[in-house]
Amino acid sequence: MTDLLQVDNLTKRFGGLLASNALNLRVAKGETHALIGPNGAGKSTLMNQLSGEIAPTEGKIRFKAQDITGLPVYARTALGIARSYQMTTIFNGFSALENVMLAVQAHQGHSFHFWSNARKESSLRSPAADLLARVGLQSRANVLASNLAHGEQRQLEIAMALASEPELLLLDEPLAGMGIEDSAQIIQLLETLKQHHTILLIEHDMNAIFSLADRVSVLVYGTVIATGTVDEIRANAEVQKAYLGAKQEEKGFQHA
Ligand SMILES: Nc1ncnc2c1ncn2[C@@H]1O[C@H](COP(=O)(O)OP(=O)(O)OP(=O)(O)O)[C@@H](O)[C@H]1O
Repeated sequence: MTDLLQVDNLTKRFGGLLASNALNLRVAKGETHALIGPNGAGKSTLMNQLSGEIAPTEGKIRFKAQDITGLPVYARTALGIARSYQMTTIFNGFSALENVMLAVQAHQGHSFHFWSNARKESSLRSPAADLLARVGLQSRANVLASNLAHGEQRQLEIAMALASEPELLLLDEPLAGMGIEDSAQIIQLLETLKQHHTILLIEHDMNAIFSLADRVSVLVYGTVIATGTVDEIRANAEVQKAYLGAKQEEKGFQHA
């Protein structure tokens, strides 16, 4: 399988702290790759460097064999990388459809003006409606974003990330703060998305990882200590020692 994303020797220092420490990672085209690791292991810092929000201290990031280490966020988006955030990025005072229309507009290369003429609006409405349908929110198009349920807001964020037609989706804890029902709905959505996108996913919910991930990388102290299938990771003694350890039962690693 071809590697879509190659990360070599990635190092990020925050003062004396090495949040990424000579980190190596490969994400193959078409796979869903989960990143797990204890709190503070450096998962979000890695995502921030992949999306271009923060610059590494050292190392190289390549996407489709192109060195993107020095590129800003918008240039990476144009190449096919999109991120859905752990923190909400939606406009609460706009409807679900209008939020996605803004995302489509941003992708179409217009600056972030709010629309002013009807013709342009109709050219945004139809792709935005399609994107809402792709995440299962078609019946909620005209609901104000602030009135959407928590799970629906995450669906909306994913629709907005899809507006740039990404090849690689970076998802930072898409199930954070969700109840069982909402989680199940998002897992189902991700099952569909993984058929068309390569996904790099930070997630603490092990059940989601079991059902979604083709491969898992374990991050500890800013370094990937193991990469493999779910079964390989479960059987890895170093992973058990460094991360899973006493939490195994609780996290469901033995029963899945
Ligand atoms: N902007 C920053 N300035 C200084 N230190 C930072 C900054 N961002 C992150 N860190 C530190 O870097 C380390 C890695 O943090 P990061 O948020 O990447 O971990 P994480 O694996 O995503 O954790 P969690 O699972 O809790 O979200 C932590 O010790 C954190 O305090």
